[in-house]
Amino acid sequence: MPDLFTPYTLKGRTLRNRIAVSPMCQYLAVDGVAGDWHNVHYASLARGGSGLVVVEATAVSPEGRITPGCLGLWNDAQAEALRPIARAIRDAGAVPGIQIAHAGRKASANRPWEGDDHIAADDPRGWETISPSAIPFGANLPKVPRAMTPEDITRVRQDFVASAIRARDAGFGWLMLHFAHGYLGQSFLSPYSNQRTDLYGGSLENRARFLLETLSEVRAVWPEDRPLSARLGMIEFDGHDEETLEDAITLARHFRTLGLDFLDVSIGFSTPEAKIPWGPAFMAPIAARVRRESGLPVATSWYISKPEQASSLIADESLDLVMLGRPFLENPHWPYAAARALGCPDAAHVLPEPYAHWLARYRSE
Ligand SMILES: CC(=O)[C@H]1CCCN(Cc2ccccc2)C1
Repeated sequence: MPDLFTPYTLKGRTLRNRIAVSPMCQYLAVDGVAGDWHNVHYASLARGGSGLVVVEATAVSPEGRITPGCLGLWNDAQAEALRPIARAIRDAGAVPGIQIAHAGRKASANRPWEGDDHIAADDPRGWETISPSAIPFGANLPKVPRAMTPEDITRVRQDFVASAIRARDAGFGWLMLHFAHGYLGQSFLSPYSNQRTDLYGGSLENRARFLLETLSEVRAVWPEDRPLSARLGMIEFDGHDEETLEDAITLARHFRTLGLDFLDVSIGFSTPEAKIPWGPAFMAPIAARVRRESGLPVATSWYISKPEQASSLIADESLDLVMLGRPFLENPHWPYAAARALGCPDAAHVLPEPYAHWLARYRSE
C-alpha cells in the first residue's frame, strides 16, 4: 500500500489516508453563515476520498473576517449552519476539520477576484481593523489598523475560545488555529507588525504570548480525543530566514508542551517585500526540519500536486500529512486519481460505493 494511503491515527481520530484538503476561503458566506455553496463544496471534497477535510478560515468575530464573504463562528446560527457540513464530511468517510481565524490588519478586504485590496474607507461594507500595533501591511492592504488595547487582546482570545466551543459542539473532529499568513496571530509574532512595548511585544516570549495564551485556553475546551492543530507562519523569506525559523521552532516546542497535537507549517506573509521561492513542494524540507526539531507531527502545503511527490514526502517521513489546496479545485476526486497513479489495488474504493462499484470494473484508458 503506498505510504500516501496508509491510515493516520492522532488522539481519538483515525484518518483513512495521509491526504488533507487544505482550508481554502470561498468568500461566499452571507453574514458569516454557510449556505448551499458550502454544503455542496465540502461534501463533494470529502466524497473524493481524503482523510481530512479542513473547512476554510472561519472568523472568530465580525472584524476578524478577511472579507464580508468569510464564514464566521461567533454566533449560534453560524454554528448550526456548519453542523450539517461537519456531518456530511464525516458521512463521506473523512474527518471534519475547521480553521478558526482572525484576519487582523488584513481584514476588511475585497474578495481576491474583486480587487484583493482593502475596502475603501468610505465604503459602508468595510470596518475598522485591529492589530498589535498601528502598522499597516502595505501594498494592496495599506489601511492603518488600530493598535489593540489589553481589553481587545483579552476579548479576541475569548472569541477564539468561544468559536472553538461552537466548533466542538457542531461536530468538528479536528481544529486548526490560524496563526499564519500575516493574520492576527502571525501579527503578534512578527516584529514587522508587532512593535508593542508591553508584555505582548519585544522579546520572542512576549511576541508569542497571545498565541500561547490562546492555545492554552483553546486546549482547555477542546476535547482531549480530538486533534488540536495550528497553522504557523515559520519563515518569511525576507533574508532573515534562519533566525525566524529558529524562533518559530522554539515556539513550536512550547506549543507542544502546552498540548498542541499537530503543526501545519506555513509562511508568515508579514511583509510585502518577501521573496517567496515558489516551486514544487518548496515548503516540505522546512516542514521536515520542524518535524525533527519540534517533535510535533507536521503537514505543509504549497505546490504539492503529484501523487508520487506526495507519497514520497510521507515515505521519507518529511511529513505526516500532505495538505493540498488547488489540486482539489482542479479535481475533487484527486485521491482517486492518486490511488490509480500509485497502482493501489482497488483504487476505486477510495470513492463512495455508488461510484466505486462501477469504476472498479471500468477501464477509462
Ligand atoms: C485564509 C488564508 O490563509 C488564505 C486566504 C487566501 C489566500 N491563501 C493563500 C495565500 C496566502 C498569502 C498569499 C497568497 C496566497 C491564504
